[in-house]
Amino acid sequence: MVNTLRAKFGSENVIASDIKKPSIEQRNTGPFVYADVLNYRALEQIVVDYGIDWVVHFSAILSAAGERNPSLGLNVNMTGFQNVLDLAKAHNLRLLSPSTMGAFGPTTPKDSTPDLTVMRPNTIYGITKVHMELLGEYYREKYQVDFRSLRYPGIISADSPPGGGTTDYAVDIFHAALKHNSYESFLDADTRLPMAYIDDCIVGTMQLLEAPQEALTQRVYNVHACDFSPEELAGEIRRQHSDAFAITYRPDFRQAIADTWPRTMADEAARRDWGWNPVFGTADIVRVMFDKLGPVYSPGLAAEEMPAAVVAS
Ligand SMILES: NC(=O)C1=CN([C@@H]2O[C@H](COP(=O)(O)OP(=O)(O)OC[C@H]3O[C@@H](n4cnc5c(N)ncnc54)[C@H](O)[C@@H]3O)[C@@H](O)[C@H]2O)C=CC1
Ligand SMILES: CC(=O)[C@H](N)C(=O)O
Repeated sequence: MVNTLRAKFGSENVIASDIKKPSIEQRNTGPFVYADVLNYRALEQIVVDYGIDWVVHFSAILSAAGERNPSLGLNVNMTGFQNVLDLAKAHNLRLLSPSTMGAFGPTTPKDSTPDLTVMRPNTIYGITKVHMELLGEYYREKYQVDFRSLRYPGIISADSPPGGGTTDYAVDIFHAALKHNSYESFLDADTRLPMAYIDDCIVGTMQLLEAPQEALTQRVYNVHACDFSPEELAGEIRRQHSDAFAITYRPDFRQAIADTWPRTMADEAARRDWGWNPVFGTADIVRVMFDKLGPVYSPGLAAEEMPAAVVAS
């Protein structure tokens, strides 16, 4: 997302931030600052120092990580978001922060889940994301804060390791296929979930970010690209990569989370209002993941063994 924003708005005009050390690419392509979303004053200093107009707020503790450490999840996802929202109010910022299909819960209709429906999630992650959606809408109504959000499905990317979610299996599986030609899934064979490739996710996020106010008939939008189960993904991996690829199943606590999420989401409003139009289906995702990760696992120094920076003394 940072690269896309920099290509569009100029490298120096996009300030990337995290509490983690950036990749070499992030460091080399434009400004990168340490920013803890729990520290309002420090965030405000960045907004003032750099003359910020728009904030894209991604920081969050994902579903599985949130169940492992609920107080961290509550803190980062609720206090962190409220800090950013208050900053948006105080400095008249446009604020885009993604929500998730994890905002839905066990009593939500699972197929073609609409934008507006029962939302009673039973994970810390889901609860904090519903809080985010409602608070964002409240600030929009009450203070005219330009808050925008979209409920991502599971996002699949070769560029960064998965961050502690329930959909992580759909990234891990490609690394395991290349390393061992086998994978032990922590979700059951037939657990169908909505998914999207990162490029579709970035394009859609940019579209919503740039959409004119008058085009938006709501502030939070479902987005759906494709959906598959572990068994179907393994089948596509066998077709494209290796007949011998083997998958086994050992569901853990993440199964109970996945069981509460939609199988498919209805996203007509996103398509109509700001042009959501994903192009990657399951087979495309498998192809591009192997295209990107294949070279990483080719003979030679494994990617995870390569130093990012070296001190020679
Ligand atoms: N990856 C996915 O499949 C999906 C992601 N999303 C949403 O997209 C956003 C980004 O998700 P990912 O990149 O996958 O998550 P991630 O876990 O990879 O990245 C989250 C980032 O937040 C940062 N962070 C944690 N605590 C922080 C703090 N106190 N201050 C500043 N930064 C902090 C972490 O260092 C990390 O870089 C999140 O809001 C997530 O809810 C929504 C649905 C699906
Ligand atoms: C769908 C998400 O929000 C995320 N990938 C997770 O699994 O927690």
